[in-house]
Amino acid sequence: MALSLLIHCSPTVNPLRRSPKPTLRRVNHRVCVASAATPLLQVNDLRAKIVESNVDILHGVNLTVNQGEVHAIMGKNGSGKSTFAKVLVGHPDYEVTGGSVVFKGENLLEMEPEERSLAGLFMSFQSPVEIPGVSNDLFLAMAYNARMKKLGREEVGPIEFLPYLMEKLQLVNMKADFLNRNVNQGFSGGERKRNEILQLAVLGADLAILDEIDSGLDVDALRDVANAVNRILTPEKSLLMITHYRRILDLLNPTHVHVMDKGKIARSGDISMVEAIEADGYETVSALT
Ligand SMILES: Nc1ncnc2c1ncn2[C@@H]1O[C@H](COP(=O)(O)OP(=O)(O)OP(=O)(O)O)[C@@H](O)[C@H]1O
Repeated sequence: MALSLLIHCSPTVNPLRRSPKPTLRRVNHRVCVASAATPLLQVNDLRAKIVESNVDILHGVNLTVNQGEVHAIMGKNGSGKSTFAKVLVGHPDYEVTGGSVVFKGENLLEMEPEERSLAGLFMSFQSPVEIPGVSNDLFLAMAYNARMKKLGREEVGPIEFLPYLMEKLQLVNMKADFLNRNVNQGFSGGERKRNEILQLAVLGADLAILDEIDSGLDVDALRDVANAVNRILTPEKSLLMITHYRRILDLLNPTHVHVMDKGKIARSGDISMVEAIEADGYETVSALT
């Protein structure tokens, strides 16, 4: 994975934008600071194709995510969920052919992947890649310091970084041995997923996109990962997760659930929609649209 996709820094400040007065609201036991005026992410009629084959995959996705909300996207295999997530972070395999995406008031589609990350987007991929020859701790330190540099702050040395890193390691319930190993090399599927959450904990994000973070996790690992995500989430942070399973939804309490079908969000609702999906499958839910 390109380092640039992982580097993230705090929100860039647009002096031309007046910040709306925040209001407090409660979402699934979490008190959220909500901006009534500006959604965190506003996706309108987003269309995209695969660059190599020219095949259209996204056929007009609409989605609004506000600060502090937890959104889950479900849907049949091949319905376009991962493509949507990858288009949001600027994956080079896809070309946007229509629509708009506004993130924190800025045109996300005009930003390079690194800028999206710096603007506060983080994505954990369905299949996190290995980075041979780069140890996990070095990688995290480099990514963290790149963020500091972009923020105009002083970079931190190993003595300062290590306690910060150990605290995050504890949050994810990972053993310190993983820090000396090359990024994801030889990691089991579950260890890779945990490592993604460690990266999120170290780098932070205003909107974290987790693509099937629950796949391949045993019950204990799933609980650890969900607990870590819950601790990372603050009232200002938002989460967009892609999943096929209810277990993680019960742990992360989504405020919104969406079903994607044929490259569009076909239906949106709350957690109760998951019961209908589990009982009757996606056909029934799609038929309601
Ligand atoms: N880079 C690519 N090259 C070729 N086909 C692709 C590429 N990316 C996506 N596709 C195709 O686009 C469709 C949507 O894929 P996507 O991975 O977005 O689905 P998904 O909803 O995430 O599926 P799943 O639930 O199985 O993970 C699939 O038919 C897939 O084969």
